Parts: sequence; C-alpha cells; structure tokens
Amino acid sequence: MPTPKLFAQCPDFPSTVPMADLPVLSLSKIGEHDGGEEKRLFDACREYGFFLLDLKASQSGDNLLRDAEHMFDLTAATLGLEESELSTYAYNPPRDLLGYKCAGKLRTDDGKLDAMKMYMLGQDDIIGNIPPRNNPDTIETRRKECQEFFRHAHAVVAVILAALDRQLDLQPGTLERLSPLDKLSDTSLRLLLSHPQSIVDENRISLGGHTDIGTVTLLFHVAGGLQILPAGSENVHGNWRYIRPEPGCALVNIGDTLVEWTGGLLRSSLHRVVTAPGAQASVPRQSLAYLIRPDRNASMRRLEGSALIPRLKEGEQEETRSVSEWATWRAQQIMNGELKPQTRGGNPIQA
Ligand SMILES: O=C(O)CCC(=O)C(=O)O
Ligand SMILES: [Fe+2]
Repeated sequence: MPTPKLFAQCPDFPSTVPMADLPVLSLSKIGEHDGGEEKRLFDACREYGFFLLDLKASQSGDNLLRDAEHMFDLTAATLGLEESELSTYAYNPPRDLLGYKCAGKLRTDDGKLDAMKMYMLGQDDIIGNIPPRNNPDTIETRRKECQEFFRHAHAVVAVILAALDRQLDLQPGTLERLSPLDKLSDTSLRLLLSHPQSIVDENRISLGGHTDIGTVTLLFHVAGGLQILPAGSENVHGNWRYIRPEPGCALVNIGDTLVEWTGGLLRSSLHRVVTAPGAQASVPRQSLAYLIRPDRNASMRRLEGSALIPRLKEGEQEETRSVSEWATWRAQQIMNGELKPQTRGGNPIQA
C-alpha cells in the first residue's frame, strides 16, 4: 500500500528474497460483480487466505488510500511520543486490547521478545458507539480523520464480503449484516511501528506468528518484513515467504471467524513480521492493520443457507458461543500456551 509518495521515502524491496505469489485483485472489478475476479478472490481466500487488493481506479479505494496516508502520519506522531506518556495509555490484555502496547511485551515463536510498538484504536470509540475513550492528543485532534478511515475501510470491506456472499452461495448481505459499523464490536485499527536495529539481524521476529481472530483484515505497509507460511509447510525459517508491499494496494487476509463460519472452507494463514529485507532494514517500519470483528453478540455457529458450507459431521460439536465469548476463550488459550496458532481451513469443497 499506500500511495507512491510513501513508497518514494523507502528503499526498494529486494527482488532476491523468497516471495509469496499472491494474486492482485481489482476493487473496482469486484465492485462491478466481475465473475472472473470474484472467483479469483474466492480461490485466493481458500488457497492462501491472503490477496492484494488494488484500490486504484475506484472512488472508495482512492478515499481509503488518502485516509491510510493520514493514518501513517498519525502513527508517526502517536508512536513517536515519549514512552512515559504512551505508558499512561497502556493496553490491558486479555480484557482490554485498546491503547498502547510497548515493544517486548509478547513472546515470539523463537522464544525471544517482540519488537513492535502498537496503538490500538477501537471502532466503537472513534465512530461514537460508546462514550469517547481517553487517547493521546495526537489522536484526539484527528478524530475526524480517524472516523473517515473507519467509514471508508468498512465500505471497502463490505465490497469484499458481498463477493464472498455470492461465492459462498449465501443470501445477499449475510456477511455484512454480521459486522455492522453501528453495533458494538472489537473492530480496531492497529497502528504499528518497529525501529531499525543498530546491528541488523535479518531473521529477527518483530511480531510473532499468528492468525487474525476476526473476519477480514486490511493491511497497509510500505517496508516489507511481513511473511506468510504456505499451507502444509513446517514452521522453520526457510519456509516462510515475504509479501512484497505494492503501491496503491491493501493486503487482505481472512481471519479465524470466517474459517469457523464456513466450516473450514476459507483459510486463515499464519503470518508474522521479521526485519524488513535488504536496504529497507535501515528505516523505521510502519504499518496499519484494520481488523474487522463481528457484532459481539453474533454467534460463532456455522452459517446457514449455503449448499457449499459443509454440515456438521457425526461427532462434530456445534459451536454455540458468541463472538466475544469465543474470542476471550481463544485469546486465553493462546496466552496459557494451550493453543499454538497455526494455519486453519482451506478444506476442499465437498461435491
Ligand atoms: O505489520 C504487519 O505487517 C502485520 C501486522 C499484523 O499481522 C497484525 O497486526 O495482525
Ligand atoms: Fe495479523
């Protein structure tokens, strides 16, 4: 992502590192219900759980690119504040995931500590579904810009969800109705920053391997470093593939909730962030993740009304928890080390 302006400020992504071969799909074509483009989207969501979304040549895409650029400025201003000020907004996991997370709070796959500073902005706070939370002035003075980002990002995700409804043979509007902008949810915008190292270790994991818990994530990045583990590959350094950031594109990935809802048809892939490759390692790395979570009271039960989504097999238990109960349970299991995140779903469609 975002615009050529930000890419011009970053050294080139090297062509010599192993890369994931993700398709680039056009938001404008998906918005016009182009059957071929929608099929490619569906295939990518099942094979990789990831694709690049070209936002150019679309009014809603252009709006979002402009907003994302504003959010890059906001990230630099917010995460550039003194640690002593940021720590007064510290997040409080697993109960409250909004606010500031300093680097070194999380354990990565190799047992070391992460290197990612983050600030999480809640959609409910920014849109006004709840009374305003207390955020640093860098954010409070830009509430309007943040609102624009949330609204435009939500509109772009709605186009993807509508295409998934059609491909999954669901009633029109099914997926969007489960994640409305005006209902309480844990949808958030994560502002991320990692600083360059004085001595570069290209294998340093700045954010450990994970899958996203929600439905869909839109990611905006300029410097590389994000990697995905191809399905079926063992989790060793040599198997991870870099994703090359592309100007004018957002990276889209499927989260665990959509794997549950589709009985494992769609895939959520393990991903992580390492040192940005080549000369990019020398610059601060910023990114933005818009993480969509459904209405808190929605059910995690498999979606009904689609002939493609498999029914429960003998002995399989129906998931009856709500979205928020399931998320708390899963986060707790991961924190206790009882569950190791891994790629899920991508199961073949039963004839
Ligand atoms: O910074 C990135 O490129 C990825 C961030 C990410 O995966 C997340 O916030 O869930
Ligand atoms: Fe992620």
